[in-house]
Amino acid sequence: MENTLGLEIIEVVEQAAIASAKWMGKGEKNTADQVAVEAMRERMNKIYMRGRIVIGEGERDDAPMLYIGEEVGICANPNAKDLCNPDELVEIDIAVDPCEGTNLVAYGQPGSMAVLAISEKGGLFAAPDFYMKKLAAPPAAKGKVDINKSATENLKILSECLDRAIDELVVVVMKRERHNDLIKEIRDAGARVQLISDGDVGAALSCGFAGTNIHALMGIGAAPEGVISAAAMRALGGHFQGQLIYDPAIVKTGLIGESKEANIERLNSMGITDIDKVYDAHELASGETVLFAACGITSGNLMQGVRFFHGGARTQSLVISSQSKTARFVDTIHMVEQPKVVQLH
Ligand SMILES: O=C(COP(=O)(O)O)[C@@H](O)[C@H](O)[C@H](O)[C@H](O)COP(=O)(O)O
Ligand SMILES: [Mn+2]
Ligand SMILES: [Mn+2]
Repeated sequence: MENTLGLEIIEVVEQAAIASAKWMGKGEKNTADQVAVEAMRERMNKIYMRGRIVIGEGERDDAPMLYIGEEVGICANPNAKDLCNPDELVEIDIAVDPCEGTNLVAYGQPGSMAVLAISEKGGLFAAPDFYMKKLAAPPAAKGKVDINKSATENLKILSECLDRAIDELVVVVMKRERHNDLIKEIRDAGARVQLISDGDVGAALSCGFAGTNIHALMGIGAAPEGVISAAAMRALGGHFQGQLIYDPAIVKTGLIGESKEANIERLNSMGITDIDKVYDAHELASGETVLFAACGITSGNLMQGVRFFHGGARTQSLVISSQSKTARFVDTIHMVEQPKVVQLH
């Protein structure tokens, strides 16, 4: 699956990031999101593949593009047999977040990125538009930390696995009211907390690489982003666990339906009966081959954001493959018009 697809998907996330970055700092999150969706879809539809979106835009709001179930790629066309070779006709599943951190883009804050994950058909958990409790940690702590344990216990385990004192650990937590107790517990245990307003995919990803000074992600974010994070950590060998959250009283936002009972019914109707199951990265991204790609929109821990110059732009992307066991950082200069100069820095 990987061969040329690995290269093509770099351009998919690059195009989404460039489109969105044009709206950086303009205070218009919906536009920053919409242009990323359009650019991602347009580039995706030029690839010789037969893709199906399993995680996409707005499960509930009838999104017109990159909606769940949409077929993408040249080989999804009815006459695909005349256009594509047998390899390209194999169905693949795709999870996308063309603009992860729309607020971050709109307000010119760090850490936004265009992201996607790809696997064989059935290889990515089709997470409902619910919340997810998440625990991400570096490869050295894989299978040792546990979302069922308290933050205090996990920090002790992390400290042993990473050979660091607890006060040398940094945990990323989303700044939300629901996390007040968690934040207090982490601080009381002696670790330091990095609060983020948005963008927990980037935070999970940062745990996978030593040198980012991020050692764990704890707390509750969105479930679709959880699957994308799991795909990255699966391909990278880091730790990721997720548990669906269906009780509105826990998240305190009311974004997941009126009542716990109605949410349970909705989960059951989607075939999810073990509603409290803890999923690990291999269950959320279970395919034999998992590919993850991201391109910075605004600069973050791992990638610089899009930098425009007259006639072009420069991007930094990351592609992680479970097949070739590579995490490839790609630095690209895009010559959109005939630039007067090809800007290096
Ligand atoms: O920050 C996020 C927003 O994603 P997007 O809408 O694509 O810009 C995600 O990283 C979070 O995982 C998640 O969507 C968020 O925690 C759920 O929203 P909230 O109710 O504000 O916590
Ligand atoms: Mn997102
Ligand atoms: Mn998004």
